[in-house]
Amino acid sequence: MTTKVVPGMLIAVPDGIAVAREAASRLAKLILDALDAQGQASVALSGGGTPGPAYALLREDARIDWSKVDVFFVDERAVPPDSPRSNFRMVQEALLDHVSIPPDRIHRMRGEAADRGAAAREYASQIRARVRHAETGIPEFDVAVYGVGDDGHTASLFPGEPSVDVTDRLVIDVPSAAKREARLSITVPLIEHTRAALIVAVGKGKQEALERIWSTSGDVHHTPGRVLRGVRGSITWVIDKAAGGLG
Ligand SMILES: O=C1O[C@H](COP(=O)(O)O)[C@@H](O)[C@H](O)[C@H]1O
Repeated sequence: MTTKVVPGMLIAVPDGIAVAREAASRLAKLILDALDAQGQASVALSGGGTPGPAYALLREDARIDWSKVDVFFVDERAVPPDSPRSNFRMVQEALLDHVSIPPDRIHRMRGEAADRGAAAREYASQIRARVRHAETGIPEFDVAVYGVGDDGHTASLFPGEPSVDVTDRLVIDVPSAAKREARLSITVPLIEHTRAALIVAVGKGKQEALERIWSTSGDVHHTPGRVLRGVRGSITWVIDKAAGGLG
């Protein structure tokens, strides 16, 4: 029998619309808390389909002074920024185009770069330069939104791939595989150094992956989302009932 322990706080709401509302309101509070405490905030955002509606609601929150927020990305596909598959484009259309954020506060991953290794190194340098470092010497995002793929991936750390073992770099080039394009992704040390992680999941397709992540035993190579268990700061899961297997 597998034992399940959800690390952090679990909020299960009826459906995707409620997830968007709950995630937007919690994200706003986490950003406002960081702004209150430090006068600025670093925020790393995931792409995919799930968090877009929450980002679109977040833009309506007039309390956030975006001129003091640095926005980073958790991962990016090897596509130009105007591609419909670009995580940057999704975040831009849902949020960044609608708030007053200076361009130099938006830190896009250059997924389209011919030399993705160089793009990964440049991105790591940007993070090192702009994000406060923890006592370990590793930068620590104030807030990060993570997603979970149906296959158990998070960021662009995919099952059966060695990217989950990388500890000597903050950002890596993830080579293409059978069913997907190459990516750039932050790595486990950076994920673990998150002060407040908000994890969103919607739909029955996520149920099995969440079960594997929440199980007290399991392998990060099979289920890379298990690395989220190692987040040093707070963890909040905002999911719908279908993802949680609750109806
Ligand atoms: O490919 C990706 O997938 C994950 C999960 O996305 P979802 O739409 O299934 O929730 C996402 O977190 C990541 O940023 C994205 O590149």
